[in-house]
Amino acid sequence: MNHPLLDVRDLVVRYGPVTAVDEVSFTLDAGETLALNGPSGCGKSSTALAVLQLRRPDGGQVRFEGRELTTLTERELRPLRPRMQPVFQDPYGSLSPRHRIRDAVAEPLKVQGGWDRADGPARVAELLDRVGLDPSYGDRRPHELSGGQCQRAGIARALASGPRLLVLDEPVSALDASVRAGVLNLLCDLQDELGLGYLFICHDRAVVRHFADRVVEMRDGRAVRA
Ligand SMILES: Nc1ncnc2c1ncn2[C@@H]1O[C@H](COP(=O)(O)OP(=O)(O)OP(=O)(O)O)[C@@H](O)[C@H]1O
Repeated sequence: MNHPLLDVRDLVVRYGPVTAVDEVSFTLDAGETLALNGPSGCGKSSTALAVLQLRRPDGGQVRFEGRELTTLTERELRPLRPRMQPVFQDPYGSLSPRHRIRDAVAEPLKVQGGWDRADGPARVAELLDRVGLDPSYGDRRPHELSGGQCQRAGIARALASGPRLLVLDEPVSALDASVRAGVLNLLCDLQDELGLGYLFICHDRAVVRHFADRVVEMRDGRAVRA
């Protein structure tokens, strides 16, 4: 059956009396980048969290690979979670400061039972290489990497799960301008190679114009233009 990778209908997220996301709808195909753009507080991150079911929505539907997620239990969601991975703004915040990069990248493989003592380390090295990090960086801890290198390591960790969808929440906003283009180019290459769908949250219009295939503009929790 032919369905979009992600089909979001009438999504609602409330925090007490605040309606952060107010009946937002959009679709995203495999291999496509859809940007959520808009000013601070318009509901972009709340939309991202609700799509990932990290914050259960208060209304609407989120259909991922044809399956409605909002009615699934945590247990039913567990096998789907590796297929939709977040990459957050703070590259250091998404990796444990105590763990070496190679362990952070290996963890999703181990959790999913895809770890093989013989091949596992080579798979980690391959993932690091794929994101432009020399595999020797696997010995380091996050604080021993630059922001850009750390974001690349976070992307390698996300890829280790075998995702179809990456939810990129301001993935380059915390990075120096000089390293932003490198990380965005990496994301473009990975999308071409793996056919990933990207839900790309970004407040920077210039970046959005360059990177996204389509844009949903948000204001006060609503999609004002799709
Ligand atoms: N955990 C929370 N508790 C209460 N209100 C929240 C919470 N998270 C977000 N909000 C409110 O929901 C609204 C939307 O916030 P959200 O973070 O989704 O917007 P955003 O567009 O991602 O903003 P930013 O670009 O600043 O991250 C805002 O009014 C915000 O204050």
